[in-house]
Amino acid sequence: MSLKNAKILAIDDDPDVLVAVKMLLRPEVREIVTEKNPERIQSLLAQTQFDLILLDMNYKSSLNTGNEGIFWLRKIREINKSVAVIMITAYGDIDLAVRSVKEGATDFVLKPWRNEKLLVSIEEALEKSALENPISNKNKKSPAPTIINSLLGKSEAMQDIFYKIEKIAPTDANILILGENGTGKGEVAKLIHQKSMRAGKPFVHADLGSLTESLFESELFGHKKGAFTDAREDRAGRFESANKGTLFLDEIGNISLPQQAKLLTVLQNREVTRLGTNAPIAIDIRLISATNAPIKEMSAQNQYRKDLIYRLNTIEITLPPLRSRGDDVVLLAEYFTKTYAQQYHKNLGEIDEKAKDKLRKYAFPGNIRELQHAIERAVIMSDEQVLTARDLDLSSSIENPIAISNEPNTLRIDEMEKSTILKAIERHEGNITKAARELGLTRTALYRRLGKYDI
Ligand SMILES: Nc1ncnc2c1ncn2[C@@H]1O[C@H](COP(=O)(O)OP(=O)(O)OP(=O)(O)O)[C@@H](O)[C@H]1O
Repeated sequence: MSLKNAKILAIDDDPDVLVAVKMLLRPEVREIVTEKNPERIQSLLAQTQFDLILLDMNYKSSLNTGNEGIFWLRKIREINKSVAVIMITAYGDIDLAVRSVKEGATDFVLKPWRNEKLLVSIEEALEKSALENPISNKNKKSPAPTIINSLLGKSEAMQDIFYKIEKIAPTDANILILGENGTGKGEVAKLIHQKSMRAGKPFVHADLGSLTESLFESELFGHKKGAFTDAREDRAGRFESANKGTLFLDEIGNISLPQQAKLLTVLQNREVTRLGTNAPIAIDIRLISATNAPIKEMSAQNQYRKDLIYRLNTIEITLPPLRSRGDDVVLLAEYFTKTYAQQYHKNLGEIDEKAKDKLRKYAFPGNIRELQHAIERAVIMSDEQVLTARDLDLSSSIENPIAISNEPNTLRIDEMEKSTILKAIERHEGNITKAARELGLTRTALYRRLGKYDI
């Protein structure tokens, strides 16, 4: 696809940026459409077959973390898997930008950009997308598997999960997914949606862990222009955006008691009221929630509302940690090796036996996400055709005391966690803030663990 023939859509809530893009691209491309409201993406994509989308990562009325951009990227990918997407970020936040590429963006550019550089990025993205999608049938959903859409697992534990998913997906029941960090809760939520009767409708992800107290209501329930200082226009919340589809509430264990009460009211009444209005709007959503927090124990200590848990967990799925999934670790490692070898243009295809043993013996506290990053690093570092144990830098390098012990896993992990916490508190002479920082936990999370271990 040449630049001259390309139809391009630019989405940014800054009108100056849109004017600049329009002036730059109008003489260069077949069509340039600009839009400041990302909520219109769905209808714009339904009207026109765009070849490339320039998508801003930050929207002023929302969080300044770029999550919005990734949210809209996912939305675009749900509708059209092959259109090239270039993310635009003003914050030079490489991590987020890299994440967006992993989530399916073709490339990213930093604001302010140099015009020639932007044109080159657009041309390259169009070429790449033409190579990856030789049959230009962009309305047809591509069946090509990606990391995002494929859930792998041969272990008995995962076969049980797949069976459960097949059974529950077509029902409209609320689902609560439990499991440690990185076990695939988000992936399972997407799969349930894809296999449900709401598959053609929106799948809306809300990360409650990243919402501040003040943003919680406006993000979830929406607001009217002028409802608060930054509310510059009417805006639908995640509940409304998910109407007729699925709403995925991630990190549900991280919300305060007042927030739990607000959420419960919406779920009970099946209607939301945007901030600054008093007109309730009926909502029709399927709710999937996820957490790695022990919410039942929290409810026993009155930190979590039991009535909310009842609403959330009509059906519960608990994802097993990677260390109890047998040889899935090797299966996944092989899959990630091939995927990253392709991505980084390496001639790598296999993992040798010693490396496989190393993977089997390591506990993977960060589960699949940790494995994925370890393999990505190894692939980048390796110049050979086979991945060896030396290439694998497993972060904490504890050669899995769990896997080689006969004691139950949870007991050993609890002991290790308790002793790590005690040592950190001792080192900081009882200063919880400093200990929490060293442990990479929030103060609340550390207090929760102190309660759990009776410290
Ligand atoms: N069965 C699987 N097969 C292939 N990839 C997987 C599988 N499960 C998870 N992944 C990958 O592992 C990473 C972590 O998965 P995901 O984000 O769904 O975990 P999570 O449990 O929601 O994590 P967190 O609790 O931190 O939000 C993702 O990159 C995902 O694509």
